[in-house]
Amino acid sequence: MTAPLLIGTSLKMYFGYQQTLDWCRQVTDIARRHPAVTQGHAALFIMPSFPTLAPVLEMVRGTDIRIGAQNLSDQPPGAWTGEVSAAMLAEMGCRCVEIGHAERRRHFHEDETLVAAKTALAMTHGLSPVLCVGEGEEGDPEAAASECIRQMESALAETPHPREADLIVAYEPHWAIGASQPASSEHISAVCMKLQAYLDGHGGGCVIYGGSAGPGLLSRLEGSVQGMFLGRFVHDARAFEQILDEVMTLHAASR
Ligand SMILES: O=C(CO)COP(=O)(O)O
Repeated sequence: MTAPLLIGTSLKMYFGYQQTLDWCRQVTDIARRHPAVTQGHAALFIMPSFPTLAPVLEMVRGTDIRIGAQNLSDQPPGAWTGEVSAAMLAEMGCRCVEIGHAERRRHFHEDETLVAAKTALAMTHGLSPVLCVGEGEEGDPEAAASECIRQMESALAETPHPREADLIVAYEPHWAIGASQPASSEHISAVCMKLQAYLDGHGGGCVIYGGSAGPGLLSRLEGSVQGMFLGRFVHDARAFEQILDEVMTLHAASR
């Protein structure tokens, strides 16, 4: 059987506490009954805000939905006020963690040294990094792929081999995040296929696309990505279900 498509979402800081629980409940209910998930064609991950991690972990118990944090400290437990350690995330049952998102690079000045330290620490705690890479300005896919490969190499520079957790690379062109529409399908496919080829030759991992992604995009990408990293366009959980419907259609077409 081919590997499941990875369908994940970060809720960023959009929702309140109860709203997050309600949304996660809806998506969990969808996952429990949707054939794309129950038949193993889609694997899901959800990254809600820190205070909701514990109740959401409890909520998804008995499913294979991976829960992850949107950030982690690059330091071991200790005197780091306001930070959250990889050790605590792993202890709670988180299985993945977002690292290097464009918003953290831009607004919180996270540089490549920090991204590499966080990536290594996540891995050593068995947390799959959802490592976000992407070019700043819209341009040609060749240049975008080179820049993303450079960012991946830098991010993985501190990570011991073999890796202790699966690597998920989210290709998110900065200019396509928070936009009215995603990058063009041609651009996404060209870049993601290059990044996937790179990972296949460098310890493995899978490449998913994020940046104004929503229903319909996965079908247009014709198998050139391993999944999607979703944002605003699944705030209505029915959109999440539509994407799982697409996974089923793609699976049926590939048989
Ligand atoms: O950054 C993203 C996912 O983390 C994408 O967000 P949007 O889909 O809302 O642009």
